[in-house]
Amino acid sequence: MPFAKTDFEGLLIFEPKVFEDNRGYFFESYNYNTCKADGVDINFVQDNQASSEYGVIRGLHYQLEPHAQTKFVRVLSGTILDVVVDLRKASATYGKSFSIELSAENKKQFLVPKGFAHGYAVLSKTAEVLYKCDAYYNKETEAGIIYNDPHLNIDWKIPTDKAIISDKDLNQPFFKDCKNNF
Ligand SMILES: Cc1cn([C@H]2C[C@H](O)[C@@H](COP(=O)(O)OP(=O)(O)O[C@H]3O[C@@H](C)C(=O)[C@@H](O)[C@H]3O)O2)c(=O)[nH]c1=O
Repeated sequence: MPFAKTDFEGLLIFEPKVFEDNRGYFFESYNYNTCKADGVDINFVQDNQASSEYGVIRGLHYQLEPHAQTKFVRVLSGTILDVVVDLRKASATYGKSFSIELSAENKKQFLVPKGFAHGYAVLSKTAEVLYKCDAYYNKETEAGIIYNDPHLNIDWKIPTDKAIISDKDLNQPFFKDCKNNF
């Protein structure tokens, strides 16, 4: 499977081979064996799907060890800005963020390893997002970082007055105070 590397260790971008004909298109959105052949040997156990309208920002979220999750993110309809922050203290990119536009049109998928906080902003009228996880949801180890943390200084591409954010996410801690056992 064609995984492209980023400057962040283990953070990969996947672009599927798309077959188009007069009916439409077909592609393998996930294939364990071909992922494994490309060095991505992950046992996904949970799929999550969410629909959101323009301006929604979800995140930044992660689960602490021993319930940390690898996420494999894609967009079924619309366009999002997907954002991650490296929380791995020994990493060369610790404390840095990485953003990528994922859309139903570009069909890109984003492999986010354990040790990253994850979030996204919806840039289209609506967007449906689906992501595979390799560990189950565990409420007790849920953690987060405030989306507008001044140290991270993430450009979510949404004007402040249009941002729609849950109460939970408006009360997340700053990066400097976040829970981190990575
Ligand atoms: C994440 C999750 C939530 N829930 C429940 C809890 C809550 O009542 C409801 C909505 O949860 P949230 O508000 O946390 O949903 P949301 O803000 O969409 O949370 C998600 O954000 C993105 C950015 C991620 O990376 C995910 O890991 C996840 O944290 O769904 C589950 O039952 N299972 C799950 O796996």
